[in-house]
Order: sequence, then structure tokens, then C-alpha cells
Amino acid sequence: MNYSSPLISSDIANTALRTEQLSVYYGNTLAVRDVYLDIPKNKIVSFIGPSGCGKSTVLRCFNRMNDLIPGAKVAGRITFHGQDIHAKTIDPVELRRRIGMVFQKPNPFPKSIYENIAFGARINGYQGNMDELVENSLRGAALWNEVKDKLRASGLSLSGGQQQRLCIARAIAIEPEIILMDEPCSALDPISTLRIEELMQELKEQYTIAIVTHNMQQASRTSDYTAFFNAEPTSKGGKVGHLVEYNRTELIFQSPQEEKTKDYVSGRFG
Ligand SMILES: Nc1ncnc2c1ncn2[C@@H]1O[C@H](COP(=O)(O)OP(=O)(O)OP(=O)(O)O)[C@@H](O)[C@H]1O
Repeated sequence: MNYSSPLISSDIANTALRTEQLSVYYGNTLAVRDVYLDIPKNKIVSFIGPSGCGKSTVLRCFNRMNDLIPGAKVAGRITFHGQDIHAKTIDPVELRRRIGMVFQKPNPFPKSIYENIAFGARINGYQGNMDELVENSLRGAALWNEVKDKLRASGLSLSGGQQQRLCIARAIAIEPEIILMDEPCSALDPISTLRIEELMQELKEQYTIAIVTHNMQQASRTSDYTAFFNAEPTSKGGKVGHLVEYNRTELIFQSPQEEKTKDYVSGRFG
């Protein structure tokens, strides 16, 4: 097996996202190169690696968030259930509805808890019973019991951990298939972090999750597969990220194939 370009499976039906020779540039600078990666359906995949190796860059490619960064350019191919996400027929707004995102810092709208859920759903044309959608989304994000008596209070009045679960509720309200999480717990205390991790286990029954995390214990606790990225120096004095090894999480942490992975997961660098 070639660990620099591992494809986990040839089982397309169970592959939610696939990258083939994915490279991303910011202006003329190559940030990350030649990533081959499959994200299987209804699994949690963690991206780990030292700062600047391109984890967030790759994550943002999946729902074309990099389109919104001036100068960012994506080369290679990304498919979502076999369909090229850069095809002319793909509407990036619809793609982002199907592939939602939760960010590092909880970012609820400065609106009521209720409206945080209802607003996006309304914009996306939701025609059903809004009270039900709000309740179900808050239940899905394990927040309902804490907020059911104060749905008109501001989302910003919640604790950091509750705000992050509100953002997850907002994401699931528009019924995505995939949830991308970019260090969703880095601003949270350990108890709120554990709640989000428990929630992820519940969510994966319905959704596919890809998460960037600096917390290796979190990757090993929560994910089915782990992708280890690293950055190597270039001749011009910069650095370029690449995928070193991708495999089942227990193999990455207990018997990695690559020396670099071994060094990283044992805390020797990063
Ligand atoms: N908007 C941007 N404009 C220019 N360069 C960027 C931009 N975003 C990221 N980069 C560069 O791309 C490279 C990869 O960054 P990225 O944030 O993807 O890495 P990361 O592994 O997620 O890092 P961290 O763990 O610190 O969040 C870095 O060299 C970074 O400086």
C-alpha cells in the first residue's frame, strides 16, 4: 500500500467524499499538495497534524469554502457521491447546504435561540412546521432540555459549549449529509468538549463527519479514521502540506506505518 496516496476503499457507494490529487494554492503559493483521501459515509474522520500543514485548507475544499478566499485555487478532483463538485452544474450554495460547517469559534447569529435555527431554514425554503424543526434540531444537538424554556433568549446569552451546540443545531436544521468541523472544541472547556464528542457519536448515525483537531486524544476517542498531515520545507524556504498517512484510527495511533506519524502521535514533534 502506498501510504502517501491511500484510498481506503473502492466502495464508491459508501464513499461520501473523495479527493484525487488535490492541491490548493493561495496566490502562487502551494499550501497543500496531492491529497488522495476517501471520507466514508456515516463515519467520523479526523484530520491531525502540526500547525500550517493544510488540514483546514483541505476541509474547506469539501464545500468549496475556499471559493470565498480571494486568490485561493484548487487543483485536482473532489467528488461528492461520485459527482465532481467543481462541475458547472453544481451550485456552491446548494453544495454548502448539503455539506454544512461548524467553525472553531462558536458563531451564533445575534438573534434568539429559535431564530438561529429558523433563519437558515427559512432562507433555504423550508415550508414545514417551524416549531417542530426548531425542537428536533435542538434535540439532535443535545441542547433542547437546556433551552426549551428560553427559546426567545439571545443565542449569545448561552455558554460557549451551548453556543457550539446551537451552531450544530443550526447546521443540522438544513438537513446536510456531511458536517465539516474545524476545531469545534478548541474554545471549549473539557466538559463541553466531552458533550460535543458524545454528540458526534450520535450524529454519525445520520451524518458523515470530518473534523480538524489539534487534540490527539479527541481524534483517537471520536474518529473511525484518522488522516495525518505534515508540512515539508520547499526549496524556496516555505512549507507545503501533504497527507502522510491515512488509516483506521487505532492503526494510526497504535501501529503507524510511517516514521513521521509515529513521531507525531508519540508527541515527538508538533
Ligand atoms: N486565507 C489564506 N491566505 C493565504 N494563505 C493561507 C490562507 N489560509 C491558510 N493559508 C496558508 O496555507 C497553509 C495551510 O494552512 P491551514 O490553515 O490549512 O493549516 P492547518 O493545518 O489547518 O493549520 P492550523 O492547525 O494552524 O489551523 C499555511 O501555510 C497557511 O499560512
